[in-house]
Amino acid sequence: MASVTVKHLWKEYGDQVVLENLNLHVADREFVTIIGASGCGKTTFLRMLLGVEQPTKGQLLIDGEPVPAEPGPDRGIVFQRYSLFPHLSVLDNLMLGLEFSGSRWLGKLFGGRRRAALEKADSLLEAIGLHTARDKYPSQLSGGMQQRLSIAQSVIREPKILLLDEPFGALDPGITADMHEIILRLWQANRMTVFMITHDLKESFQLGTRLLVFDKRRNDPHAPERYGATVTYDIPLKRKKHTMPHATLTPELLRQ
Ligand SMILES: Nc1ncnc2c1ncn2[C@@H]1O[C@H](COP(=O)(O)OP(=O)(O)OP(=O)(O)O)[C@@H](O)[C@H]1O
Repeated sequence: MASVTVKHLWKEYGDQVVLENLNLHVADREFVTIIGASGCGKTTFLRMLLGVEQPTKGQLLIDGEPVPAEPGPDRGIVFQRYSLFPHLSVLDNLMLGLEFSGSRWLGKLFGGRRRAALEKADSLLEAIGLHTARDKYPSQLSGGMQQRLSIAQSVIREPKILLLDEPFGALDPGITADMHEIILRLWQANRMTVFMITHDLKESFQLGTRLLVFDKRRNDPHAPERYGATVTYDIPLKRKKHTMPHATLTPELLRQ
């Protein structure tokens, strides 16, 4: 379960108002796509959901509780630029998250727990089509493969909320269709609530169950920092079930 409630939320940096009076309720398992002009506070909103930025005023709640003031395994994030460890293999990049959450102090798992983690990582690699690259290093992968691995890294700990900040913006348009299918399968299989920033309107309609447009309702040309953005359009998207790619990635597979 992961519903998100935003009540009278403001975010300011010094004299700059970035977000003003944001009010929103997002139900569990929605796929929210977010578009808006550059600099209007979309990433700031995701960073507050992640827990690395705090609201200046107002409330940001997950399942009715304030967002913890630090990232946790219940929230995963993927950025436009991959955040992989260059000196670790594909498999070890994936294992790292499981090892740290399973053994906080040693950062290593042993015996049956390590075997279970390895099986889980292998299942996920298979599901995203990277199993044949499990022993390669990030520099040996294409951009699309690196981004698939980043996505796998962010979902392996089964977050309730997945935050995607223009995850496909740097990729060749030819491979985004595959990436869309992977993200939709993971969303279905892992039962997550997704927030995805994109600059591609078509993509926002294709993937989302709901589209939010961030913009300023008022503007002072002499003091552009005086007013912040808010949600100016909140559009339910009726993506029909039959247009969803067939989910071959089952919850059972991810939970092995
Ligand atoms: N840590 C910070 N300190 C001061 N100002 C910041 C900080 N983080 C963001 N800002 C400012 O807040 C505003 C919103 O930034 P943000 O990155 O959220 O915009 P965005 O909508 O995601 O933009 P883009 O689409 O270009 O990525 C920008 O003017 C930015 O300079």
